[in-house]
Amino acid sequence: MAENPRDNKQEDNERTSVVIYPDIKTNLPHEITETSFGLGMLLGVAVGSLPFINFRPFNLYIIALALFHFLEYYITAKYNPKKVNSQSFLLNNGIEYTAAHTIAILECLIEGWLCPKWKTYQNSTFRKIIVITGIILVIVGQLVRSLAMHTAGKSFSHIVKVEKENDHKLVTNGVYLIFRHPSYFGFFWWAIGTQLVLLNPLTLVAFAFVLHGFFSKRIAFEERHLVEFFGDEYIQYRKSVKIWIPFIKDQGSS
Ligand SMILES: C[S@@+](CC[C@H](N)C(=O)[O-])C[C@H]1O[C@@H](n2cnc3c(N)ncnc32)[C@H](O)[C@@H]1O
Repeated sequence: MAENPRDNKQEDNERTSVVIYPDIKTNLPHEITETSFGLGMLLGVAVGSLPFINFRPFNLYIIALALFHFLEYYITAKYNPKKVNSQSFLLNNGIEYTAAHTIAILECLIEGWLCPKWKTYQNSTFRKIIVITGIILVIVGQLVRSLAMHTAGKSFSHIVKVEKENDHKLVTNGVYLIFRHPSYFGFFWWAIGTQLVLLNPLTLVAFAFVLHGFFSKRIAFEERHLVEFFGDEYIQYRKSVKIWIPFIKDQGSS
């Protein structure tokens, strides 16, 4: 124990810093810097080339993608530092995720080349409405997901917990008052929004099917464990708050 009160304060700060700051072994500074730099570059190129590009929605899609992955890490690091690691960017989000975005980009490029009319929105009110709807969905989806991660804080984890941790509390406030799975709701509509922005009919349908299947299974699995962790408290919460992702079977209303 330090004798000088200033030394005590320093000791306290050091102890707190051990708790607050992310584990450097799983957050290698050079890796985090490289990934952040890459995402920043992508964002910069997409914003900077906006005035020179014919199909601007493509750049908006890249901006949305760069921001999404940056925010995944940033919000985890800020509000859930014990769980943050280099995977928190969610860039290695499974082969299906990488394939989905690669196919979406290919569809956009191929259609732009073979049927450029499909990607011309300036003189089509219908296509303008689709792009604007997409932009709104991307913004709303991102906002709801980021708010969910902020609100859940330490109770949020990118990997579904199958064993309860000591600091895992049931979250029912903020966006969790409106949506039972706000981060999934946000991700679902964000992803649908990106395909509307790209004016991609094929991947729009594919994204809707794949995401619906993915979240149906994930929510059922996650809720089984949440009932184990929080018992009747979660059952009551599940009865009172809806999921709001279309066609997902709601255990709460059955
Ligand atoms: C990727 S987060 C998703 C959270 C939530 N499903 C959502 O969409 O916002 C997954 C973790 O959140 C936890 N979780 C989900 N809903 C929760 C709640 N209402 N309160 C506390 N933890 C929750 C689960 O136990 C799981 O480990």
